[in-house]
Amino acid sequence: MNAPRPKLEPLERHPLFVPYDVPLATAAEREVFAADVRDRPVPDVSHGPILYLEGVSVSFDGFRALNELSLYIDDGELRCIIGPNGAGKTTMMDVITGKTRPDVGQVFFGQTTNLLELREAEIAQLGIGRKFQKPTVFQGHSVFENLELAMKADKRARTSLFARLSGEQRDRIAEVLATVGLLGCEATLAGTLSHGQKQWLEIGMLLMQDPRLLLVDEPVAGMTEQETEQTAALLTSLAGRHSVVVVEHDMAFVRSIARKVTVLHEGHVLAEGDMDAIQADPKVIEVYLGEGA
Ligand SMILES: Nc1ncnc2c1ncn2[C@@H]1O[C@H](COP(=O)(O)OP(=O)(O)OP(=O)(O)O)[C@@H](O)[C@H]1O
Repeated sequence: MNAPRPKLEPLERHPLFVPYDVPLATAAEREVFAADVRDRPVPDVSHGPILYLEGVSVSFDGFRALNELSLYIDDGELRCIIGPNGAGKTTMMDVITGKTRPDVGQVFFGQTTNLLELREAEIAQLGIGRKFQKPTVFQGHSVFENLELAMKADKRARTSLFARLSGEQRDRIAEVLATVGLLGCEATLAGTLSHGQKQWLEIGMLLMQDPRLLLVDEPVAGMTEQETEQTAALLTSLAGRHSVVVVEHDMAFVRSIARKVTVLHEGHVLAEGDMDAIQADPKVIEVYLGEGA
């Protein structure tokens, strides 16, 4: 308990960090976080989908990583995206989050927000969160502090780590701890968590910003069987309040969580449907499942 604390990692190195552009932390501003999440523009989902990709193509040196890709994710849906190596899954996530710009096509969040007009940070602030495969928690901070940092990495919060938390912010952290199964681990240094717990903590860090859409890249790679089952339960529980897009190679895991699966191949949708239909589809068997996945 009294062991010396490891040196703190610079906040600026964390992918969630958005540099503050104003001096920080007046008492009144401590309440800003919750208000900002509430006041964020709400995507128009009156037609069902929260995410529209239409005719999206991306070329790298003449090679088409995405080839007229069209994909629709319904509000509150949990969708799994599978596909062989090089199918374009990562490029698709990069296009949604603004990291890669398509040559042609349209990408809308709800019916009216054109993501191609926005920068990466602006897209994140709309409530689109991305979890990369490798966990990127602050190893030298406690679980609680990681969640606190994630809340405050939102530049609209305009507070520093050591500004006092409001009751509402503490409640939010407790709620997220319960959701990701880390209640009781608040004081544990993130660096000492198991691989699975680190992944859950990072999902919790995304949840601190209450995303409408969560993009999750290979969440169960390297997890034990029990951790995989807990992750399936976690992601399933998030659907509804959040829309969740999971890219995953582990077929048993996909079967355990997916209602609808999209198979990407050579930059476009090869097949879409429930897992039984996908696994029986001869095109899918030929290009993907036939490879022994
Ligand atoms: N920056 C880049 N420059 C050149 N080629 C790229 C670049 N990014 C991706 N590619 C190529 O585009 C294709 C699609 O890659 P992408 O990473 O999107 O596929 P993926 O489905 O995520 O594959 P994996 O399952 O292996 O992660 C691949 O052939 C890849 O080599």
